[in-house]
Amino acid sequence: MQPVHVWIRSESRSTERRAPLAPGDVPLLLDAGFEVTVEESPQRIFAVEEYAAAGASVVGQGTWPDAPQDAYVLGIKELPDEPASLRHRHIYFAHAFKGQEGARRTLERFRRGGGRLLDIEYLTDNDGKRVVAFGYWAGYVGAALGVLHLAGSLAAPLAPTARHELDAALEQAGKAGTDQLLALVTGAQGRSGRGAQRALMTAGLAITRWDRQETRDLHKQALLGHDLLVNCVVTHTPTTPFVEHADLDHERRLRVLADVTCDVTGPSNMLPVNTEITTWQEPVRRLHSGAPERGTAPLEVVAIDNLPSLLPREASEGFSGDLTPHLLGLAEEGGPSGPWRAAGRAFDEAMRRLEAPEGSS
Ligand SMILES: NC(=O)c1ccc[n+]([C@@H]2O[C@H](COP(=O)([O-])OP(=O)(O)OC[C@H]3O[C@@H](n4cnc5c(N)ncnc54)[C@H](O)[C@@H]3O)[C@@H](O)[C@H]2O)c1
Repeated sequence: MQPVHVWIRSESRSTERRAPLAPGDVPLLLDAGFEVTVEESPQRIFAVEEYAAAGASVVGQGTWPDAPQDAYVLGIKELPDEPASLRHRHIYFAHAFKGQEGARRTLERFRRGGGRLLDIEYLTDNDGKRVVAFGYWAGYVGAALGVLHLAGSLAAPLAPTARHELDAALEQAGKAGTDQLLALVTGAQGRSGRGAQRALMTAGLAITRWDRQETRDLHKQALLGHDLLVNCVVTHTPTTPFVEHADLDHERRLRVLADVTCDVTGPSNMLPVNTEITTWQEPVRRLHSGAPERGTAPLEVVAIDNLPSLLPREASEGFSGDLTPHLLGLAEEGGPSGPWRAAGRAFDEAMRRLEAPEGSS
């Protein structure tokens, strides 16, 4: 059997420093008989020399269109606009299966070239749960930004940093008084909920942890009695939102919403007081000016939708650690393992929808 060939492409988005596979995990693939190729990339958080030292072959930036036909081309974010036809199997987050902007164009490129898209978001286990995600560090950074803003020490524009630097800033914020504040993490048992708690603990805030059970009968007054809400909930069923417009004029301590979920326009937005993301340039937006005479604080939101990119090394290492066992599953006897088959089915369904005549289901 031909060895499985994984080709790590460079990222086309200039601010994207993350990598889907860290150099430390390359030997695991090589030991299993894989071939690993990595493109040069000046922006990647890991130097290409680290991959070479781990045994990967190095090739020029953006050369994946010429990769051998059987290579799996692995990346994180979108492909560049060219070539117009995609003939390889691509593994990345394409955001192309739910009718998003540009989705049709992406899928048509695959149709033209006969390639396949194995979208990482659709790598799922038998229960339909995602097996690889950037959640933990998203929660960590999202909560950290909320704390730093409360401490008055959040500098904009935001820029990628390292964990030890963020930890030092959080400890400093704690010493400056945020350790007296109350934080609530919703979705506390999930990946990002756990990361959020880690950041809050570093700054010394008191943490209330809510997951499904604790929000079944939503205790609004208790929720509004926290200074910071870090929202890490994933839900697809209509649920009572956590903060609605009617809550804004209520007596409340709540001052900052750190919305890790960033489901700002979705039907399950748990924070409908906000309908827009914020950016690295302007990470904080004011939602309500407050009324001190009525004990109502101003309310602000941080809703950055690419949080893990702010901690590229840790996010890449964590992600790579989760992805590598599944990459090994590409070589399973009898064909790729279950999550890859699930991702393949999602692609096939998206292609069928693309080809279906307008108006048919
Ligand atoms: N902002 C970013 O940069 C970024 C990056 C990565 C992920 N995300 C997003 O963060 C979100 C969380 O991802 P995750 O990996 O932590 O998901 P997860 O599935 O690991 O965790 C979600 C948690 O929400 C809980 N939950 C569901 N409904 C609830 C309810 N009504 N009340 C309380 N808890 C409830 C679940 O039980 C689970 O513990 C996702 O929407 C994901 O897309 C954002």
